[in-house]
Amino acid sequence: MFKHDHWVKPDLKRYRWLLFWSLTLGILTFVCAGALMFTSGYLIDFSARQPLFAAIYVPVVLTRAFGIGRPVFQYLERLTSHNWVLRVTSHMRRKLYQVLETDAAFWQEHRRTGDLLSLLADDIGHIQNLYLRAIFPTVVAGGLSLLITLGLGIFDWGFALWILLLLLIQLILIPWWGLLVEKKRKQRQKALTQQAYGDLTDATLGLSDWTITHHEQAFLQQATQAATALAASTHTSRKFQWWRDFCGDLAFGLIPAALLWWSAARFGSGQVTANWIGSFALVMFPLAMAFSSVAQGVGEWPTYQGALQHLNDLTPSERPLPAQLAAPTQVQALTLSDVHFRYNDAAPELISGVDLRMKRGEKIALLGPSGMGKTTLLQLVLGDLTATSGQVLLDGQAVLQYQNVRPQLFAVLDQSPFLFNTSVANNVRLGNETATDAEVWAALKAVQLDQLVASLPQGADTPVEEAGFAFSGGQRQRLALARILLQDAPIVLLDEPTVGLDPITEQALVATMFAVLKDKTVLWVTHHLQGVDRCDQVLFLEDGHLTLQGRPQELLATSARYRHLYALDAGEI
Ligand SMILES: Nc1ncnc2c1ncn2[C@@H]1O[C@H](COP(=O)(O)OP(=O)(O)OP(=O)(O)O)[C@@H](O)[C@H]1O
Repeated sequence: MFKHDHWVKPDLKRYRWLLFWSLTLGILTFVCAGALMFTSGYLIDFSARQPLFAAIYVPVVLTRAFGIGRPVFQYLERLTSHNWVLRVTSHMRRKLYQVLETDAAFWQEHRRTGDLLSLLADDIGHIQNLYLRAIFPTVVAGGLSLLITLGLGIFDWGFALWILLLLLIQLILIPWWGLLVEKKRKQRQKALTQQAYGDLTDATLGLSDWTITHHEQAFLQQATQAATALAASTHTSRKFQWWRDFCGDLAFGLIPAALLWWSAARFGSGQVTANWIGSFALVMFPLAMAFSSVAQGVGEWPTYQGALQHLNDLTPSERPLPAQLAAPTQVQALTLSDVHFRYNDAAPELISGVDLRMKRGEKIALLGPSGMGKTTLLQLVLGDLTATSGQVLLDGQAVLQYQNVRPQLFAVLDQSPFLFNTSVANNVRLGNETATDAEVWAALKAVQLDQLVASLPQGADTPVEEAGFAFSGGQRQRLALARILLQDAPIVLLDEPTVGLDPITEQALVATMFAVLKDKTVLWVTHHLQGVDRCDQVLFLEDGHLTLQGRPQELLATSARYRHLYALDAGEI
């Protein structure tokens, strides 16, 4: 399980001293609990003989000392172990976010959203339990078994080994039996949980489509199928666990009974030594908890194993990136040089030798039939995808060398910008977290949202969702545009930002976009010819090639095809 692991082992090593102290304190807690019962048992028996006060002074002090020691050690143990576990899991979560964030495009393509959600929400939680519920109790119970055997060995080695045998039943046999019975079921539960995450996320993302097509029942059925099977399987597991724990407790009950029998036989004959009988009979009771939690923790092993496997399967894309450069202060030209691209070896070539040079501040509209690869071309420009051959260059340097500083070079506005459930100002400030209020308002004014935002109940501090204030499609795009203004990247990629807007809103948004982005280099993927006359160049991407390329006015004058498409788009024919 841990052979190829690169998630748990490094953290075990990194925080080994915290782990050592939490285990030591855990053992000390139970030692104090056992010793408290031992001295109490002795004290009760001893006091029954009405000894002199001075004689009972030592056991009284010891009882007090162990009575105080137990909660103190327990408190320190909780503090240390939780500190340790929270450090480990927070480090893991950070690592997971970094793995996902650095190659977001790769993960979006290769994993279902629900699958990633289950990693974030579930698997790291399981690893946390692997530490707290399996490793921790097993080591503590193992340490206690050793101490109990050594302690009893002082009196009688033969009997100590018998007790060790009974302890091993609780420590090894019962958990192993539980694991044997539960292994397949737990693996199925893990798979079902993952499936439930995936199904529910898929179903929820397509919720409006289910509703529009009146398939609510099918939605419920698809979304709850895995969850129902999971609930049934969990119920069966619970029943089994009850029986397993019952058998474990019965086996453990044999230990105090054996101790009572043994101490009575050994010490019962003398008036003085009889005091030890109560001590040995009571000592095991508080230790029962340390042993019973082992079976529960180990029983979840297949779940932990699944979670660890799931995390370890998460290897970043094998896409080799060249050495990374710092962002240039200015970008004079974006160049595509004989760019070819296919998604995989079996897929046909989608882009077949595209050459393009965009000068600083130039505006280019990219058009073409659906599915011809316009969005793909934008991803190649961004460096999300690597050209099969040819190069995308920023002032002669490959764009792949700027992946670490991408937000300083590129801003993207697509069809559906996301508004987070926070204030309007915070949503805009995503473009630049250090922007002042004045800069946020200036950006809102530039995109003509200032009056609308000022009229909201709390102005720019109004929560986007909670105030029940829903932005229209055009307003969402304007908010995202304000973000881009704060981001202040030299190159802006627009991927059909006006899709779904009515013609008047569309024209108004296009006018605002070109007004506020006048100093930027803009590559605009659009499905409309309306508004492209604001651009310096219009390109048509068809069958992997740029089939039309030129200034809009020139094309209107020289290309019959362009005139035909223009008339079609304007609804004139
Ligand atoms: N990750 C992928 N793996 C394989 N094929 C893909 C992938 N992404 C897109 N494609 C395919 O590549 C082709 C081009 O897709 P792309 O989205 O770039 O086209 P587009 O011109 O932007 O289309 P539209 O105008 O409809 O948005 C499509 O046939 C699409 O199915």
